[in-house]
Amino acid sequence: MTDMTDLPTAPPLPGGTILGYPRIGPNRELKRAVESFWAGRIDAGELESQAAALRSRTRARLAELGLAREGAAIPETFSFYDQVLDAAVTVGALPRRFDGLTGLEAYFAAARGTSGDAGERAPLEMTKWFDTNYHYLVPEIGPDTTFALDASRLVAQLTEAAAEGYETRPVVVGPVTFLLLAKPADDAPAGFSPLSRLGDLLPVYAGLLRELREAGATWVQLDESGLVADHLTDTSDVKPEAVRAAVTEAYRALATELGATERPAILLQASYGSLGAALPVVAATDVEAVALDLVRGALPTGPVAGLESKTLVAGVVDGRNIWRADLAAKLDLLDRAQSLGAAAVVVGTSTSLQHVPHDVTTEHWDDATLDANLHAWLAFADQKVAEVAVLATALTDGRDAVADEVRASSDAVATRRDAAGVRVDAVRARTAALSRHDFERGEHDARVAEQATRLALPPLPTTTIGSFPQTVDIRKARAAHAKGDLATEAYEQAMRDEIARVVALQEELGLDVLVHGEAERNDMVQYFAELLDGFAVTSNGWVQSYGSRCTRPSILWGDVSRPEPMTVRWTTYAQSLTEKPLKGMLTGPVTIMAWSFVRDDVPLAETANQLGLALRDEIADLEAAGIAVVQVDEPALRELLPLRKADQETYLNWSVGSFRLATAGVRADTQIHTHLCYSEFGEVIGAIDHLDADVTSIEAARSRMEILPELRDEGFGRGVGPGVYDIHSPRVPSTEEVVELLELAVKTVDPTLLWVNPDCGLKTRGYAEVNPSLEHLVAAAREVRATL
Ligand SMILES: CN1c2c(nc(N)[nH]c2=O)NC[C@@H]1CNc1ccc(C(=O)N[C@@H](CCC(=O)N[C@@H](CCC(=O)N[C@@H](CCC(=O)O)C(=O)O)C(=O)O)C(=O)O)cc1
Ligand SMILES: N[C@@H](CCS)C(=O)O
Ligand SMILES: [Zn+2]
Repeated sequence: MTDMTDLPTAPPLPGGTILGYPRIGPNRELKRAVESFWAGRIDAGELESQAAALRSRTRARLAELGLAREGAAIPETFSFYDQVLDAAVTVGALPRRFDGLTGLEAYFAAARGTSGDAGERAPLEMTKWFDTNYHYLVPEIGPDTTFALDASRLVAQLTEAAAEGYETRPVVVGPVTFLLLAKPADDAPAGFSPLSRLGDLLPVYAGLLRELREAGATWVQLDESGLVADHLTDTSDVKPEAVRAAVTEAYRALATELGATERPAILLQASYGSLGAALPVVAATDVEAVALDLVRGALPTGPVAGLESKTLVAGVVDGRNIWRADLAAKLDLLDRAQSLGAAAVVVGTSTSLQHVPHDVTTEHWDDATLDANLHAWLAFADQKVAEVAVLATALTDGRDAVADEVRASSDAVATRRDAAGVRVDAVRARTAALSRHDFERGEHDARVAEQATRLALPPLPTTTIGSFPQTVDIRKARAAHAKGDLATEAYEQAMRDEIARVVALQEELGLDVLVHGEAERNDMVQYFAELLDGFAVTSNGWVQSYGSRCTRPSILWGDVSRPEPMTVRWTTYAQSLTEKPLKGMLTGPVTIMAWSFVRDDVPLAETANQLGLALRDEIADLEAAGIAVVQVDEPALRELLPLRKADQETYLNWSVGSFRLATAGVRADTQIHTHLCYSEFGEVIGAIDHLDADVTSIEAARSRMEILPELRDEGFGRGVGPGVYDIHSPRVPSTEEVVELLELAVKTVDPTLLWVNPDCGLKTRGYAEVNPSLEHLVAAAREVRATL
């Protein structure tokens, strides 16, 4: 064992660093490797070697872009699936049901569950990471959870980097945030808070820091972003004072009691917002550096006691968006950051760069007029690393040393401001002319009566959420069409054939309100972005959404309008094949914004209204074409809810307003549905009610209808379809299971309001699971219907 007193003390962090980097690979190499491993096409050794090669290319790329090879400027943020799962494995806190599994087998079992011969094990729950479209796996912590250190992966990566000549910085979710993000294990007593286990967890983190130090780490980054979110730090189970006390306790154990020679220097990261009242507490600890988000978070005013002995990593380069930085403005912000009184200021990103694609230079936009401009306006991860390096040079060598780069960035900002399409007078005139009346539908009871007459549905009507499986054939046809190998007419015929199959299947299954199945959509946001003015889409701008799943967030750069109808021909074709009502299917304004990179030069509320108007026109066209039911999906309504309570009312006003603007133009006998998933919605029931939709479908199966008592207690008097089929799992629910959930539902809410549907769309599932599951869903609805 190394005598740790012989190790050199931590060097200062170099002038620029990033808090994390995309790990999926510039061409989604990790996605392909992991999915090949799951499919049995490659073994664990091959997966490990492909992952190591990707890490190696990442380090080389970061050095090439200007991060120092020494001084721990380069973070190690590789993950096979998720950083919170990585932390759970590192501290040995996987739930008991994964006992007996080891290594990658245990890791992927926790991420995806197991079934059949491998044994029935539910995966960890997945939920949104702060207010982003990234999903993490939720640790389950109870009074009896045991913790045991496994630092092997972090140590191996450090050693791997050292062998290549890099001194890198391991990154781990910090102990307080790990417990704040966890949920109480199923067998925990009521009122149990995972944070109460901090005292047992800290020795494991202390052991981790010792091992990392022994393995040569000079710095470690502990992600304590949990401290910026009120929904984690001010809940019925946890109070803000308790969280602040936990920070003091944790960093007394890790920073004060572990001497500087026993551990790496600690960089405490707080991304996604302001630390607020936790800032003085963090500053009073003995960590060596603090990373603040100065994009979403405000710059604290005046000196902060305790920072005088610390390095401040000033997060001035936006890790959440893709706009090229205005370097002059960033330099001004860095100047102001000096006033906080830190011992040193280092340039950083506001968050990990995991939320942005790899490299804008690999993009080739079709639209020649936009192409050159857009390239110049954008910075993906690699361009952001270069921005950090330029700003760091300015800090050390003065602004003159980077005058050319600053001028180029100012020019880009100016061309973006003045470019055609960024401000369209006709669009602005329409939003400026909106009045209260445009956001109001007619009286609710009258609507219910007219819709009942027009639709003539049975009690407990059955429906699905919209998408049917995106089969390999569908994706292949779309890829061939994009490459020019399949003519547009042939591609569209293939999609019509798929729609006809899906409609026939639903008739056979006996569903009451049908859908067209969304075969023609590559993604529920990108599809609309491709058809609306004001957006650009990328060909390779992939961002990890969860595990191996990725999306290509669209780029909303200008004023939004709808040149022509977007869904009408597909929907009316589907409706022409059936006598049953067929739901038109649209993505709502908030979700389109949440899952795109939005412009930062107009208020979000203006963009939301522009989208609301485009969708309003689409709904008018669907209605005129005879469509009687239209669903406007808003799964991201909760996701964009600001992390601080003080900011929530303003958000809810414009977000709910944009949905109402989209939907309020319809006739009383046109039924508006909405759909929500991927979050817990208890906090926003009032807002869901204000959407004024006629029917709301909502994820509920995995939580066994947890939302229904809350809806009842809030007096929710609208149609509601609590999900009865958990589509995130390959499991086929039995008729009895669905009956059980429905019986629970009819006991909790007025049965005349109830609809029967899955939790969400079926696009990620296969027909082998979907067919029997929907059969059981329809059978269960009929059975319970007979008892009413
Ligand atoms: C509902 N969800 C969504 C979120 N955000 C979105 N923007 N969209 C969503 O649907 N956030 C919350 C959740 C997150 N859930 C998911 C679920 C599933 C995926 C997913 O499956 N992603 C796919 C990519 C989907 C896509 O864009 N498909 C395109 C392109 C397909 C492709 O990769 N083509 C290949 C070639 C095709 C072939 O030969 O097989 C290629 O380009 O190399 C399409 O269908 O046209 C994924 O693969 O990760 C994401 C989020
Ligand atoms: N209509 C969409 C909603 C997903 S949240 C679907 O069914 O996939
Ligand atoms: Zn959904």
